Amino acid sequence: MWHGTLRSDPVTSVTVRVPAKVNLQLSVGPRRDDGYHDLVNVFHAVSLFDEVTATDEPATDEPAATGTDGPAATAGDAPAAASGTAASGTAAGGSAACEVTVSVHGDSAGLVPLDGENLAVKAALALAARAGRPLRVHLAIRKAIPVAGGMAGGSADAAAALVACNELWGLGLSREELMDIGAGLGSDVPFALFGGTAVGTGRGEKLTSIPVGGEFRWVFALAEGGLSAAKVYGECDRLREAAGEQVAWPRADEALTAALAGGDARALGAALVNDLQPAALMLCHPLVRTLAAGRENGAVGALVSGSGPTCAFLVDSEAGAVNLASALRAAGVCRTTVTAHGPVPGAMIVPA
Ligand SMILES: C[C@](O)(CO)[C@H](O)COP(=O)(O)OP(=O)(O)OC[C@H]1O[C@@H](n2ccc(N)nc2=O)[C@H](O)[C@@H]1O
Ligand SMILES: Nc1ncnc2c1ncn2[C@@H]1O[C@H](COP(=O)(O)OP(=O)(O)OP(=O)(O)O)[C@@H](O)[C@H]1O
Repeated sequence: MWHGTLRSDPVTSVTVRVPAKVNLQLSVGPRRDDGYHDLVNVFHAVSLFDEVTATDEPATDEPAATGTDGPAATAGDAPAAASGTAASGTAAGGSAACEVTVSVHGDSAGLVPLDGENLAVKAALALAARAGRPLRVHLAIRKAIPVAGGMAGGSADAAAALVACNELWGLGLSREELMDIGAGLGSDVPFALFGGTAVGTGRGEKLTSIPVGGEFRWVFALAEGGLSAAKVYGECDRLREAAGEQVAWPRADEALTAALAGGDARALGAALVNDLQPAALMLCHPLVRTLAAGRENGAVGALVSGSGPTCAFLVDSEAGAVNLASALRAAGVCRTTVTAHGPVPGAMIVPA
């Protein structure tokens, strides 16, 4: 149901900052009839951000100018670079058409689709369909979250686009309503709106907040290429089948919940678990060395982030983060490193 809002000064541009995620526990149950897997998925939002700016401007037929913008706001140390172009996606939303254009900026902009396959474009179109009236928007995405890195970058952009367009178009939908729309776009989208630390059940879209008694510091080792979540889940099924494994129903890990509540990095490091990790390592062997280098250089916890190939290392001090990041780069086991902390809130409007 659309709830309209009255406004005297029309908004012409809204910027939303949205975090990446790491999965602290990713327990994967049996494959369901719809192809998805039931999960116990403990999401943790970290301070590595994309930004999406939604602007009420006419779509042009010409590609947008290639930009020289700096990187999106990030706590990380990835080098800056930029590129961008635009394409339009148009879809019928009920009886009303919506026009969406998109440009992407950042050092991995070239890896992001610029058509109706872009998850932020899909999100804007889904929201316009809900509003049921003709709407238009240009989405400018500043990417810092690695593409196809297992940190839910596309989902983050979809969540940011939902929040930004909801505000730009004055739709007045609640966060819960946006999360419902987001769940139709991808399993990770609702969490990018929810933020903090939360357990996701079902395919990861049913969220419950988890209390956290402190801040955790992370070093992420970004890889050269990407991995497809669908392929990694498929490989996980294949490995389990080959091993004749009886797949158990996933359960919440009490040691992990206690470590989070106590803000205890060492206990959390010992409890980190990712059932997709063997599959990600099978599809991307060099990650074995990356994880080993992290463990040898002071990480109190190490795992593949979600479907990978980003590796996540938990550290217990700021100095530990700096040392580990430089050791990983010196060892040549990653493309670059990013340091971040968590938990942080989900997609938020940046005040004008
Ligand atoms: C690996 C994670 O990132 C962990 O948070 C997510 O489970 C993946 O979330 P996502 O990329 O948003 O995934 P979706 O776009 O919903 O689904 C992509 C594909 O991943 C697989 N998939 C995803 C979620 C899930 N619970 N079971 C699955 O098997 C399915 O093959 C699906 O076709
Ligand atoms: N806005 C977007 N940003 C990045 N990738 C996008 C976007 N929209 C669509 N994609 C496509 O989605 C694919 C997966 O990208 P994404 O960065 O979301 O992966 P991921 O972080 O591994 O996802 P997850 O952790 O949710 O499984 C990319 O290869 C790209 O083709």
